[in-house]
Amino acid sequence: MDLKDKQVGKNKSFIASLKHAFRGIVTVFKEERNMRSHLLSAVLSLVLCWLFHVSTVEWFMILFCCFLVIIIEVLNTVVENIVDLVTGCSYHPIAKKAKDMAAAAVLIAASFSLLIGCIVFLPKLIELF
Ligand SMILES: Nc1ncnc2c1ncn2[C@@H]1O[C@H](COP(=O)(O)OP(=O)(O)OP(=O)(O)O)[C@@H](O)[C@H]1O
Repeated sequence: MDLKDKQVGKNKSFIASLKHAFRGIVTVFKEERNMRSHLLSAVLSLVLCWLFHVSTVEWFMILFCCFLVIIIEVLNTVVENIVDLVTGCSYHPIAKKAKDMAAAAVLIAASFSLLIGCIVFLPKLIELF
C-alpha cells in the first residue's frame, strides 16, 4: 500500500466511497476461501434457476438467499478483522465468543438458503427422474 492510500478521514466524494467499497469486495473474495465457495454455490443455483425456468417468485427467493449469505459472510469477515485488530491475535474468551457468533450467523444464513434451495429445486429434480 503506498503512502497516498493511507487515508484515515472521511471520503471526499461519492466516487472515492465507491472505490473503497469495490476494494472491500475484491479483498474479501481474495482473502476468504469460504466467500469463494459461497460465490460458486450462488452461480450454480442461478444456473439451475435458468435451466429449470423457475418462476419469478422462485428467482427472487434464490437471489435473496445468494445475497443474504454473501452479505453475512462480509460482515463475519469484518468481525474477524476487528477482533484480530483488537486482540493482536492473542487469546481472549470474548474474542472467541464474537468470532463464534459471527460464524453462527453465516451458518444460519447458509442453512436457510439450503432449505430454500431444497424447496425450489427438489420437486423439479424429482420430476426430472
Ligand atoms: N483472539 C482469539 N481469541 C479466542 N479465540 C479465537 C481468537 N481468534 C480465533 N479464535 C477462535 O478460532 C476460531 C477460528 O478463528 P479464525 O479467525 O481463524 O476464523 P476463520 O477460520 O477465518 O473463520 P471462518 O471459517 O468463519 O472464515 C474462532 O471461531 C474462535 O473460536
